[in-house]
Amino acid sequence: MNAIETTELSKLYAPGVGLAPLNLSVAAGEIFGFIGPNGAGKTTAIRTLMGFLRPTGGRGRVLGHDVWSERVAVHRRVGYLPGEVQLGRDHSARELMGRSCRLRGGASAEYGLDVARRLELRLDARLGTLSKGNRQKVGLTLALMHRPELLVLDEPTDGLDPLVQDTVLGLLREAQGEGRTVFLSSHVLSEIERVAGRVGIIRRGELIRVEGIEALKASLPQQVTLQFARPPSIDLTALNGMSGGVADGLSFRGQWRGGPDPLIRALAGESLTALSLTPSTLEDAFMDEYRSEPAHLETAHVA
Ligand SMILES: Nc1ncnc2c1ncn2[C@@H]1O[C@H](COP(=O)(O)OP(=O)(O)OP(=O)(O)O)[C@@H](O)[C@H]1O
Repeated sequence: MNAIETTELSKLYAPGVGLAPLNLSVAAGEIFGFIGPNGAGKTTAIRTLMGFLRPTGGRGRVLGHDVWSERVAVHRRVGYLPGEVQLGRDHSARELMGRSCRLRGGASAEYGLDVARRLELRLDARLGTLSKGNRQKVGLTLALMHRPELLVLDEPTDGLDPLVQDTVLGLLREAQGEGRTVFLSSHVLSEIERVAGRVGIIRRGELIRVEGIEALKASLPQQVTLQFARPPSIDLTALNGMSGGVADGLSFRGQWRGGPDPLIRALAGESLTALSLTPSTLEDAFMDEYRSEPAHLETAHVA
């Protein structure tokens, strides 16, 4: 059984605004990254999956439960981190953790305390006195502490410093190592790249691409930079495999698709002094998708 399965699941606030019919499967045990620019619909999708928003169409199942009619079961079984962590100002993290354990019939706080220690969370501080990043740590600890079989995390590293971000990614890898599933949204593409096996790109409410990270990267051109001692005798922009080429005096920059061999052969007779080929990152892929505006999306309505 997939951890998440949706069929034409939609949530429209108004015609063309919100989440377009979404067809998505997230397998048990995978880390799935959900990325998209501001306002793309990530939070709407996550809140619909969690049963906090009533779908306007389609169906969704999370751990086998209907996202709307069985949302209580979804809430009980999923470790959820909302985009904006809202917690009572007068309580401490320790109190919230205790309450969460009592609600689970006396569940152990041991792992939660371990998570809190690794995140360097101040357990006894009043939440109202904590910074945004520290409140985020409380939200993460609460989401992770019962080792739920599915974690649904909306921007989990938002507001955290790089060292704590690393710790969080480590915790997510650990969860996966234990066979658990992680669905996370992020703007921070480099972090998705570090933990996720697959990524879904959402834009204007539509899931426009779902791909394995490695396949996504392999489908990208490499950035090529060339330096010459004398002006090249061939038109580099016309090479089969080159795109977006820009010459600047004796330098040239462009994007190269394919292996290095044909490029090196094409340059054999030139006075090449330097060549670099840099693999594209997920950031490049994302920017590529973001820039390319296929006609069907231009006219599409998320209805
Ligand atoms: N309660 C609401 N009522 C009406 N429109 C909304 C509501 N919430 C979100 N929207 C709109 O739905 C679209 C998707 O918003 P959403 O918050 O899901 O995007 P997001 O990808 O999570 O963005 P961000 O990365 O900025 O948090 C946006 O156009 C937003 O303005």
